[in-house]
Amino acid sequence: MTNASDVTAQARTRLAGVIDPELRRPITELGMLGDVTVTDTDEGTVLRVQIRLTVAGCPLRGTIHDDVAAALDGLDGVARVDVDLTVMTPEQRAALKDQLTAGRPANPFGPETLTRIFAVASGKGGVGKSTVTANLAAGFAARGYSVGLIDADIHGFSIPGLLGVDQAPTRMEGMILPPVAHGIKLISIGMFLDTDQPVAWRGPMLHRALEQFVTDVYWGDLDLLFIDLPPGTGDIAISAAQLLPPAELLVVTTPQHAAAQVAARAGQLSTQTQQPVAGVIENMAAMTLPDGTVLDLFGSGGGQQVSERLTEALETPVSLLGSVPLDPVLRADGDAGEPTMLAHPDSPAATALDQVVTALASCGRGLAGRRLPVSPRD
Ligand SMILES: Nc1ncnc2c1ncn2[C@@H]1O[C@H](COP(=O)(O)OP(=O)(O)OP(=O)(O)O)[C@@H](O)[C@H]1O
Repeated sequence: MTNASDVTAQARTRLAGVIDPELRRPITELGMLGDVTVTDTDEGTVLRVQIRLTVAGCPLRGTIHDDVAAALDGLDGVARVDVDLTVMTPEQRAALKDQLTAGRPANPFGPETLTRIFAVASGKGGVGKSTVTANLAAGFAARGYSVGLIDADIHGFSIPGLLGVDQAPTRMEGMILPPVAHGIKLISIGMFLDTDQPVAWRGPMLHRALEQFVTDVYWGDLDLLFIDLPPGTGDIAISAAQLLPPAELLVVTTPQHAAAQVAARAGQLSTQTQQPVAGVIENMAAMTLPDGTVLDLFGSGGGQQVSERLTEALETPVSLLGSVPLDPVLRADGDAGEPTMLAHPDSPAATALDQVVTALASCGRGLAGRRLPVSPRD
């Protein structure tokens, strides 16, 4: 006969290693583990484990079921494991919400935050800002950082597609649980819109939406948060600066001189918002064809030009963090919902993006554009 308390103890130990895919914490810490029973039957010992889902329509119920079953597979003396998915009671849900929000400020990304925040800006659309953002986030996540991403590009929300997410966020007790893809917690304005309708939101609505992403989304403890801003210097960029005061700007440009001038203007937004500029990323730079020919579709030098103009305007060094070549692999992976950093890490684009990740990881928070809190002595 199997010792029931031994089996139960072993099962609990193993279940402590099962991480909830949305909350990114062990299910045993979240009150998701219900009854664990061991019964001797004709076919042998049956272990029955009750798992309480946060909400009935939990989109990840299949994943949770499979993770629990895999964790309990091969337990000594157990002939069969039954995973019984139930739903938390309103009281259990309220207790979980309290546990998750206890001691956290309403805005977890205020001045005191330990999260490093990058707001990714570009002068104009189509320069690859979202592709770069998704890949940088994936690159950091692959290095073990805890990463969040807010897609605030209202008119061109492309991040869910780039990361292969079509799942809606789960709502629990007024909290929004963001889907997780490639290790990135992701929320997009596109997840809350009817995508067939053109978006005609005005500034205050956009501000409110972004505010909700900051305050109502359960982000947990993030090392890094990326925000994909709409192109240009519009309302959202100002709102992002207000809601996420420690954010640093990353400016994406193509090598084209005309694009660089516009990108430099977007970077100078930092003087208005007092955000530092972490650096410039040039995208769609020259690519080398298999026969050795160099194709510089968008010219060259734009990234360097933006870096110099911002260095001059902000009176502090703003470096060119990297130059990402035109690369059909980057485009194809984006269309397939796979960050190239993960799918083709040796491709020319991924190699350049990895250098940007290294540069950002190794430099501390920048001060360019930030007014220092000093007052003249008497
Ligand atoms: N280095 C690159 N090589 C090849 N294709 C690229 C590269 N960077 C981006 N692309 C492609 O260019 C297109 C535009 O990219 P993306 O949507 O990231 O731009 P964006 O600046 O975010 O645009 P918007 O702000 O208008 O949404 C996409 O099809 C993307 O796959």
